[in-house]
Amino acid sequence: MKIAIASDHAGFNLKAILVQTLTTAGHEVADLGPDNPESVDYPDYGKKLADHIAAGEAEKGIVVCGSGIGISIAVNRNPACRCARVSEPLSAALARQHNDANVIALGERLVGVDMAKAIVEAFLTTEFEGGRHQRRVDKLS
Ligand SMILES: O=C(CO)[C@H](O)[C@H](O)[C@H](O)COP(=O)(O)O
Repeated sequence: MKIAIASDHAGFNLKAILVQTLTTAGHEVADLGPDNPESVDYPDYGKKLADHIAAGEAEKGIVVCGSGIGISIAVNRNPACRCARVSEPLSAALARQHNDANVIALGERLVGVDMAKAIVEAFLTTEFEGGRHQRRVDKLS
């Protein structure tokens, strides 16, 4: 699967770990930065990832900041994106099943590495259920 990933400085370390995990698992990963842990602003990288998704260059996206909050707000300003900030796998699965989320946001300062990997696995392997949920997702746009 084509997956885009981006972070701010506070999500840089978790981003690097997830890039390696996803690449090893055979995914085509576009790392949209940053490429070093110097302080940056999450709206810039949230927008960069959202633009990438909107252009159809990746099917799914993952963003990471300190809490996951700021960067999720930034991504959701693009109508092509439905970004869910999640901190455990059940929410990630529900975000797919009910909301057809195409991006998840993680907080490196709040979620451990093993939990983050489990969240990403749930996000990538759970299908949208459609049906009544499609009507509701359609109303979002
Ligand atoms: O946007 C955030 C909070 O909603 C992110 O957690 C940022 O990563 C955080 O605000 C960065 O804080 P810092 O003190 O500049 O490292």
